Amino acid sequence: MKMADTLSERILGSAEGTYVDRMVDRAFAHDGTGAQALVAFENFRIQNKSVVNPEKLSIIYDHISPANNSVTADLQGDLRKFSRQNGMHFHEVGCGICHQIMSEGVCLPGEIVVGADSHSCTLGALGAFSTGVGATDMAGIWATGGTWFRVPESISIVLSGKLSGHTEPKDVALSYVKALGMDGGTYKALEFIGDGAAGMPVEGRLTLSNMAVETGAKTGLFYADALTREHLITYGADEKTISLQKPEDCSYESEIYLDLDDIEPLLAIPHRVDNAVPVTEYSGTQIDQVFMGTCTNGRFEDLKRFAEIVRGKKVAVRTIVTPASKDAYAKALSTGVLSDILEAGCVICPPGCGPCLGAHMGVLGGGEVGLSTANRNFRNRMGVGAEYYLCSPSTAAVSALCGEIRSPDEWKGGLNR
Ligand SMILES: CC(C)[C@H](C(=O)O)[C@@H](O)C(=O)O
Ligand code: SF4
Repeated sequence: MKMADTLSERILGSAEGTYVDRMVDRAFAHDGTGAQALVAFENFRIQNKSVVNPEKLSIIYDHISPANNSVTADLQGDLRKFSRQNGMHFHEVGCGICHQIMSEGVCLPGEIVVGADSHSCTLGALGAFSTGVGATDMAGIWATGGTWFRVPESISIVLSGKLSGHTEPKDVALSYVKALGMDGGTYKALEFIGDGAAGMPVEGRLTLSNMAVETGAKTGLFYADALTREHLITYGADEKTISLQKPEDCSYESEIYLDLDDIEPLLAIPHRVDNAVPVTEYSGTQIDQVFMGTCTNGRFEDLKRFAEIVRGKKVAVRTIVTPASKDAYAKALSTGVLSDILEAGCVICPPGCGPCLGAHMGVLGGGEVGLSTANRNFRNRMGVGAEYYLCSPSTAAVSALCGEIRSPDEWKGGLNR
């Protein structure tokens, strides 16, 4: 019996392994790659090409936002002018991280989405085929409205069971990255299926899809369902435009099975994302800084979980908290989550990438040790000579209070120290 097509095959409309040219439904770039794409686009301008379908294009200022020096400010000024002159959607400094903005009612199930950033796989959580390209390819999309794809083979990540205790979607993400390894998904699509995937809230799905690229994968897809619809409608998406995908049995190149009940809080130790170990193995490791935020874990629900742990207490180490978007910031403000975080002694930064890329606002010094809710702990990324451990918001919160790495499983409103 012929198995059903994978989600990637259905959305791209061709069999795995084939090459296709497709117009894109959405494309976005940020202040970093957008500025580079603008340089590349000059070549198309010389050929008298103008921007095609600007209503499908977005420029989002998140990476070095607000600008840190006059070189950055000049580059951002040029791109700001270009995007406005050409009628693209422009998201100013303070709006938040591109992937989060696109997940807030913009990107829809079944769409072909391309971002000039490797974590564009995040939008797979909404049932879109969403992947990252380089700046030159983005310039090509501006000039033609489309691009080429090789339809990827798919690996299924079959999730069963339910998250309990202090285990969070981030711990599941670190588990599957460990299982696949940092190149185990190269040029594949991941499909998250099974009861555990269907039962996972959209915020958690976004965390899982976000880390697909850490295995080398092109995207990480969930089937859109009633939860997806609810999420999109909350953000004001037009109900009529939301198409839901029906789950079917597909034939996958390989399968990974994870029981959510068996996963415990994890830590990716320096300097690889697939170096995941139980947090308890590193309990007591001294840290100099905690960073809570990013496109992996800077959403309102993440901030809320963090705040629930630090509320009424004081952090023992400098702690930088950066909401992923203006919407997440506003919700955290109106619900008291931000004041709990502020009163606990944390620094709250404007929505955006913050120190994730090591560009500004929280870069570590040589020999310093950081704990972060981000998706990458590559050597020198967040500070030359620094070490970074990756974890969930709850692990970050408990560790911030202790000034050392501690598992939330050791936390019962206080730690036996
Ligand atoms: C700066 C940008 C090109 C980069 C990416 O594509 O991922 C960044 O967002 C990152 O997380 O390393
Ligand atoms: S938050 Fe970090 S990982 Fe996400 S897009 Fe920004 S720099 Fe990249």
